[in-house]
Amino acid sequence: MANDALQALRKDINEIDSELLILLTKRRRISHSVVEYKISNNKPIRDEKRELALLEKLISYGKSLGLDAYYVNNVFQTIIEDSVLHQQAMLQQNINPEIKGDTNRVAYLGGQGSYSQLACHKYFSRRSDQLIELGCTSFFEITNKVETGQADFGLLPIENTCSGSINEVYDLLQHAQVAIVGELTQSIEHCLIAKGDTELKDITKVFGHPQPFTQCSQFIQGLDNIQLEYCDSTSSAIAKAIEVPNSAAIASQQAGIKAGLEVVQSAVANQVENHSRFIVVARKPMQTSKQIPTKTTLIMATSQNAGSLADALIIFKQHKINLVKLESRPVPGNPWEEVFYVDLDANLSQSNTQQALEDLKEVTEFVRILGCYPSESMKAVEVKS
Ligand SMILES: O=C(O)C(=O)C[C@]1(C(=O)O)C=C[C@@H](O)C=C1
Repeated sequence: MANDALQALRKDINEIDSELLILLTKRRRISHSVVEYKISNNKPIRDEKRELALLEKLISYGKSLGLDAYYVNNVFQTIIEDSVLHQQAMLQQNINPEIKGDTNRVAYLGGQGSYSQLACHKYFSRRSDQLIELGCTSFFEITNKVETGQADFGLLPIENTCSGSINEVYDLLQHAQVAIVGELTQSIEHCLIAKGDTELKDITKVFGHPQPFTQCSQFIQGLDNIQLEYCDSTSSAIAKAIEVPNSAAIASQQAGIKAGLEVVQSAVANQVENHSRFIVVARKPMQTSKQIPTKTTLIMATSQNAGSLADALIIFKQHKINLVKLESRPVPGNPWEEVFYVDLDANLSQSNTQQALEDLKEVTEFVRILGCYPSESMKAVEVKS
């Protein structure tokens, strides 16, 4: 095929892609109008029956056009998820009018190209306010900026599907005067990136944040004679890889390309499916509508007596509350004492949650609510093919 013909076909593809984007924007606008109806009529945001009917219809129509069911399902699950998360954000802004300013100052780890920046853009793109980014060099700086009012929100990674819980963040939450007001998951695709034409055999040094190093431990162990250097964020690892000859960084492809670097090796994480869950914190707690799935996170300490943790946990069962995560961390200065972090599928405005918390106080040494916030775990509706 002549080059001209290829260019002409690519022009056609570009035009179709632009049309798709315009249609997606139109669809999102309609979804925004739907939420206004749901707010006025007190309807739940998610309507799984409608989603199922829509997906079945689209899959069947797609089949008639020669499109694979799996492909159509994936594309539309993503579109519907975006629609639901936008609607949730609008609903939250509606019931918490105090957070509806002109700007959102958001503190996160790193700068240009950090995974936290990607997560920040993803989460705050659902809000109409202008985003002001405050890149930080530590998790402590993030909570401190929120506590002192220099930032409206802070974004903290709390767990990763490869490396587990991020203890430093859990420990910070023990004392930070912040409330959890949101969560989001961000897929993480680690690559080894370096300046153009660098080959793996030329690399003598790899820069990275400790978390990505843990998540890519198997790849790193397979590298001979390479020195690892820890950085306070992925964006500083990228800056180092630009500055130091024969070096590379562990970062996302997106971040590497933005910084003018190239991918030496992609998919270097221990597991192909690698996701991080982030929490969004603010100075004051927010209300979460009953129209959306909600999580409540609390911290508690039980006595050192046999069965005291079991006594606390049974309360959630008695009140029919699903416990989604339990994490324990040592209490600084009190060897062998632990505090427990509990994530519940629960809304603080529901009477069974309030009663459970009252009962919990009776059997624990202390309980503190860290936040009640919209849950982002959107279970996709199951379409039978
Ligand atoms: O139809 C609705 O109720 C919508 O809010 C729209 C929509 C969608 O984007 O298609 C979004 C959320 C619901 O779970 C179902 C469908």
